[in-house]
Amino acid sequence: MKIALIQLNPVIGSFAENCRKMIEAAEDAAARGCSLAIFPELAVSGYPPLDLLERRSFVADHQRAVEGLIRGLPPIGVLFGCFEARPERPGKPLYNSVLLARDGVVVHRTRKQLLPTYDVFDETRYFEPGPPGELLHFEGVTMAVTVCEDIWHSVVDDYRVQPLAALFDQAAAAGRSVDLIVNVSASPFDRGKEAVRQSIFARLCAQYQTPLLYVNQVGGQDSLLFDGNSVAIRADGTVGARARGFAEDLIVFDTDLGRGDNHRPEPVAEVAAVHDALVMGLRDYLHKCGFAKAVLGLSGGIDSAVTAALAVQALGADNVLGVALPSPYTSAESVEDAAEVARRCGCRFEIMPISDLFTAFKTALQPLFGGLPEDLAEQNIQARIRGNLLMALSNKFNHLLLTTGNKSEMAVGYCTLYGDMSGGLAVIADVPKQLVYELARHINRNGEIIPLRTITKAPTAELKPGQRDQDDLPPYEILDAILQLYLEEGYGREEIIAKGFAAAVVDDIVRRIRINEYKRKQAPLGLKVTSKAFGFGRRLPNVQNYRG
Ligand SMILES: Nc1ncnc2c1ncn2[C@@H]1O[C@H](COP(=O)(O)OP(=O)(O)OC[C@H]2O[C@@H]([n+]3cccc(C(=O)O)c3)[C@H](O)[C@@H]2O)[C@@H](O)[C@H]1O
Ligand SMILES: Nc1ncnc2c1ncn2[C@@H]1O[C@H](COP(=O)(O)OP(=O)(O)OP(=O)(O)O)[C@@H](O)[C@H]1O
Ligand SMILES: NC(=O)CC[C@H](N)C(=O)O
Repeated sequence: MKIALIQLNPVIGSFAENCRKMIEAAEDAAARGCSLAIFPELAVSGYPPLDLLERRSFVADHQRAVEGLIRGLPPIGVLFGCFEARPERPGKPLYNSVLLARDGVVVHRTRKQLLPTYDVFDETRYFEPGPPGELLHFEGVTMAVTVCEDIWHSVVDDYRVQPLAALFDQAAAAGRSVDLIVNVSASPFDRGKEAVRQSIFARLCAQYQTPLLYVNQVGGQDSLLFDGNSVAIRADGTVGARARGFAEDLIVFDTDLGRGDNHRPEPVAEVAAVHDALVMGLRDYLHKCGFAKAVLGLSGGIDSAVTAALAVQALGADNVLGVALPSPYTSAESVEDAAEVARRCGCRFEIMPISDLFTAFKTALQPLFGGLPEDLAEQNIQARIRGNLLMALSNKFNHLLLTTGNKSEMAVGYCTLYGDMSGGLAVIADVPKQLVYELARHINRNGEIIPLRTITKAPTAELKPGQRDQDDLPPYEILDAILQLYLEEGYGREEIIAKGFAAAVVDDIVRRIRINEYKRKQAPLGLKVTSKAFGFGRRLPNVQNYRG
């Protein structure tokens, strides 16, 4: 049997458009001789709809869309994710389901049993866990259908519910075998995710000696970046067909031949995947919000240069405006470097000096500041003047302001509220500084887009004479290593010190992370590319005094 694995990029709540694309893709699949087309989890609404699921009108409109979709599909089997009302009480009012539609009728349903409620996932807020599933028999093929998280724990022996194992037990009890494992997913990217998925697929195939079809959503949904990368794995664990990453795609897998389309034959390096994820996330965020153009401050430094290059990739060079805003402390080299970044990226470029405004601010404040020495207050005024001017450009020309802070700075609060934190989307807010450099080298792989001087010079905020990041922060290799252990891997102060880091440095970083929670709560949304990002997958009190 030929089966189409179809990864689409839905807009959450655009039921009509999402269904139109599903019908067109299913027609393509039928034209290519497929008997079955499979779409991702919650394909009709897009994933994750979050509290829209609590709106009665959203649920009713979605139900009408599902009914229209089923009527409009071509005469092949179509397996797709959608939610379903659950009238029984007590319990949550919805199931996260997968339906098989055929000739205008739903002939099978599977409900998600394991509802992820950790990190960025919050499914038990809306959904009731489904009852044990039934095997799906379709045109002589027996399938064990699961929904995303349902297979993530089936390799852990002591997990209380094992949806896949239960389906295999059911098959054994009926004296038949399972021909295919199907997993319908909306699984967001992070830089380690593909390896985790591969190990799950490998163990499942080894355990059950059964091929596995994995169909994943693609596209940016706020901070979550769904990579697609849908795949058909043979029983021996080798790849039979593979879709592209970070783009809509349709691949056909022939279960009899054990092979199909391979749209991504080469492995993709981690930095390339992060790059593609950010480009997709930036593009989708702006376009889905109705913006075509972006503006950003170009300092001549690495963060704004990488952000500009990503924006040009995502939106096209004509749709990106870089602005240099030199203050009295900005070196001539910085302005040259900013101009060079714009020239090499091909984006529009303007220079707006801020020295007069800076003087005007200081003059206005002079009666209150009196003879107090210049300090952080004056430094931050420069960042805020820039933020203000950039927001004025954003308002006047309908450009979204891109915020350029990286994860290392966001972690320790090395950024100014209402200053360089201004903006609508923080493109590299989840990219540690070391990875920003790797991205710059990746962007330059076929030629110098980011000027070499921007990559090699010491990072500086240039808010006071001679300022360098390294005077205020530990070296980025050390900062990033500690942040990785503390934020992503969950190690505490003692454990990090035991790994050989100086206690004073660890304490300082842990303290800075703690006292800057308030700042991150006010930061623009960032694109998630690591296993633990700031934002709604990491919820900490602003006021807390735990020092471990
Ligand atoms: N817990 C809390 N809850 C709510 N608000 C809190 C707070 N603690 C302080 N605040 C308030 O927050 C404000 C202090 O924050 P803020 O005004 O941002 O200023 P602050 O964090 O004190 O200073 C900004 C830092 O970022 C550095 N910087 C700035 C710009 C660019 C770069 C770069 O290289 O990219 C680095 C700069 O050198 C300096 O070290 C004050 O108004 C304070 O009262
Ligand atoms: N002279 C400037 N002209 C335009 N924008 C600036 C200027 N200085 C700072 N910015 C903006 O503020 C952000 C904060 O940059 P800053 O130079 O303070 O440190 P940074 O975090 O090392 O960033 P970068 O590597 O881009 O310089 C910059 O990325 C840029 O968007
Ligand atoms: N939609 C889901 O169930 C996602 C959870 C899953 N563990 C993932 O990230 O892939």
